Amino acid sequence: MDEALLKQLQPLRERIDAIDVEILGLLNERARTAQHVGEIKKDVNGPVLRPEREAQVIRRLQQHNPGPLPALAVSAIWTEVMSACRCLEKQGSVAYLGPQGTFSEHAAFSHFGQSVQGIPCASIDEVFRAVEAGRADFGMVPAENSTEGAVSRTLDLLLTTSVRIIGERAMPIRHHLLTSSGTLDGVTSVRAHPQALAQCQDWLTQNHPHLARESVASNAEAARQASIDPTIAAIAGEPAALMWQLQSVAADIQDDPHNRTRFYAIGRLETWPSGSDKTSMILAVPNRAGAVYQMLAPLAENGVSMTRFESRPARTAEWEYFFYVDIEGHQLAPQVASALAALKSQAAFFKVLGSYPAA
Ligand SMILES: O=C(O)C(=O)C[C@]1(C(=O)O)C=C[C@@H](O)C=C1
Repeated sequence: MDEALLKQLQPLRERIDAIDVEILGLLNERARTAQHVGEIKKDVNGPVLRPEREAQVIRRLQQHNPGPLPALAVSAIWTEVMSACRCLEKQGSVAYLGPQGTFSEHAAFSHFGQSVQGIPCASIDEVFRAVEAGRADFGMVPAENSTEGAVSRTLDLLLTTSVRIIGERAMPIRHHLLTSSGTLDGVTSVRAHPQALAQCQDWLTQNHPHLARESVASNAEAARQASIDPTIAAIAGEPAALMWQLQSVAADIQDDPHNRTRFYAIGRLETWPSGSDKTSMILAVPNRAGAVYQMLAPLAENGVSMTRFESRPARTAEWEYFFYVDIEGHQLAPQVASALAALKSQAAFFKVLGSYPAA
């Protein structure tokens, strides 16, 4: 940089340095206050993470934000601030579908912040097991993709395990075609998780119909393989490309440019109302005409909006389908509580998976 420019920037940079010292002082004061909160919680054996409180802190700041910082930046900054404060109270851990470099890992740290300890798992089953057994405090699991629909393994495990949904996070999913050289010279196959192959199938058919498509356990695993074998290309996102030092042959190859995956944060705690919440549940009804319509009537009667309705074959002799229903509102809110009581009295099977702050 030339002298004249540096001279012009110098007073501004000095101002930034002074502001940073002020912010640091305030952040440490905040951290000491959170430690104090932590001591009180310890006395009553209360959980350190309070998802509803963290959602309220971020929403309140977004409302007060005069700019120019965008709302998303406010949310990202305070997620990290609270992650660091929370970990002074107690370092929590989050299990996710690994290896390192997966979208699940990215979602986990975006949600809980970088101060949490990550526990990569080999499967979604293992994430649920780790949370249920207390080997991890929290988990992050994919719930649905805007192109591919529900992640059925997650739905099944929500039914059969005791874990609670404590939060949700939607992440844009951008897939890139990656190799170690940045070209397709000598490449004979493209590997990825089956969902990623499905999300890029039109692009692959149009652009590289001769590449053999091969499924592997995760995109990050495909990236790892591509990093050691020049005949393999991987479909994966930015984190995996960085992790395995791969070059992009083509960027953003997902067929749907708005491709998004919604993740559930799971844990063993109940969340209190935050002011803007969702409740997830599973229902089953006997197989007779009008049963599903009747099952849902209490929602309309209590003015409760449904945001998701998904069915899954039951694979038990008793009923044919389980219905996964998400609604607006917290289970402790009077209208929701009244709708849930009516649903429970009518349904052949009823399980609330949790209430949690809406993303
Ligand atoms: O308010 C609390 O309960 C705190 O522990 C403080 C704090 C924060 O840093 O603001 C930290 C962790 C909780 O998840 C919620 C908020």
